Amino acid sequence: MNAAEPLIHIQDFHMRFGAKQVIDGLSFDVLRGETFGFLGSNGSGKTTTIRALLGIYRPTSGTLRINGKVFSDDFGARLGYLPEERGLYKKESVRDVMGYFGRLKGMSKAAANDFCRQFLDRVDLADKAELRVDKLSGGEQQKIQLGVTIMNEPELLILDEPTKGFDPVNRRLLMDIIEERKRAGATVMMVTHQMEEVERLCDRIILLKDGRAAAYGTIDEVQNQFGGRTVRVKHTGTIPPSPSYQVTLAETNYAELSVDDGVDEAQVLKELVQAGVVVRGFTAAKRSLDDIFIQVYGENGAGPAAMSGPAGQQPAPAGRAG
Ligand SMILES: Nc1ncnc2c1ncn2[C@@H]1O[C@H](COP(=O)(O)OP(=O)(O)OP(=O)(O)O)[C@@H](O)[C@H]1O
Repeated sequence: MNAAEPLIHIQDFHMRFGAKQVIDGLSFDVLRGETFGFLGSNGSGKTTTIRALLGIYRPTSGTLRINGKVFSDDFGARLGYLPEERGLYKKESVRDVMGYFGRLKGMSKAAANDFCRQFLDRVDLADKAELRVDKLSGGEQQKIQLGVTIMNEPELLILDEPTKGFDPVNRRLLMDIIEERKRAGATVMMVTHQMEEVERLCDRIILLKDGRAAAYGTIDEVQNQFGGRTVRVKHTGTIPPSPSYQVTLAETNYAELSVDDGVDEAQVLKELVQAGVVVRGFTAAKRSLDDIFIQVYGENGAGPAAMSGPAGQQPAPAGRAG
């Protein structure tokens, strides 16, 4: 297999359940060594796509390949899959469960034990190694499941909402662990609804809408595609409505405004000051992914250039790949 070939290749994928067309001509690639964000609103078909890619669902039509082939067991040991539905053997101890999966993934007993010790230490569960899995909290069980997913250092990680249900401290810890795998050369395809994770980890993204790509490319490319900028304002006083901007986030003393391409940020600042707002901080940046997500999926949402078909739009590999 040519190393320049994408590790995952999906072309003109359709999936129907009865009369319901969930995926309608979806095409995208995941390149070797990149972290790819698979994004979309609830029910847009992300898990369905992953299941079809891994042979759990049979696609209605289309091409779905990993490393140039339909997924089969011979790639199994090189894949770490964290499914949306979590599940471990709950009546066994944490150490036994991790040891069992380690052997299943072809690790020696010593290597699995070493990993287990180091990982539990890292995720602050060292004192729970002998506990039955069902005595752990939901978040703690999820940590173990992520550990099991990465324990044999697979070259491809497919993670379906890996940080779902975690508090901010543990979410950051899990992102650190995923980022380490990425730095070690793993290809990561992850589903997440957390845009801060996407901005931190992902080289390229796809936004799935109506069964196809509403946006696809590097984060910069997607931001450029949607245009506009976000202005972040630290302030005292009330931000008034204005045709120059839309308030997309309003908290006490902090707001984010979405500014159209034709409007100058200095004009926005002037308007705020004239309206009596005390501005203590003012920064302009490209439109946030949160904002883009809301535009695509919000009421009447539609991207500026919703991609009409599978062809063409295959951006060059992202420069930020780690
Ligand atoms: N086996 C199935 N039979 C019938 N419909 C299904 C089946 N699997 C998924 N669907 C439907 O396909 C649609 C997409 O579901 P899917 O779980 O792929 O969405 P998702 O993007 O992963 O959503 P979420 O972000 O909420 O996890 C949903 O409407 C779901 O009801």
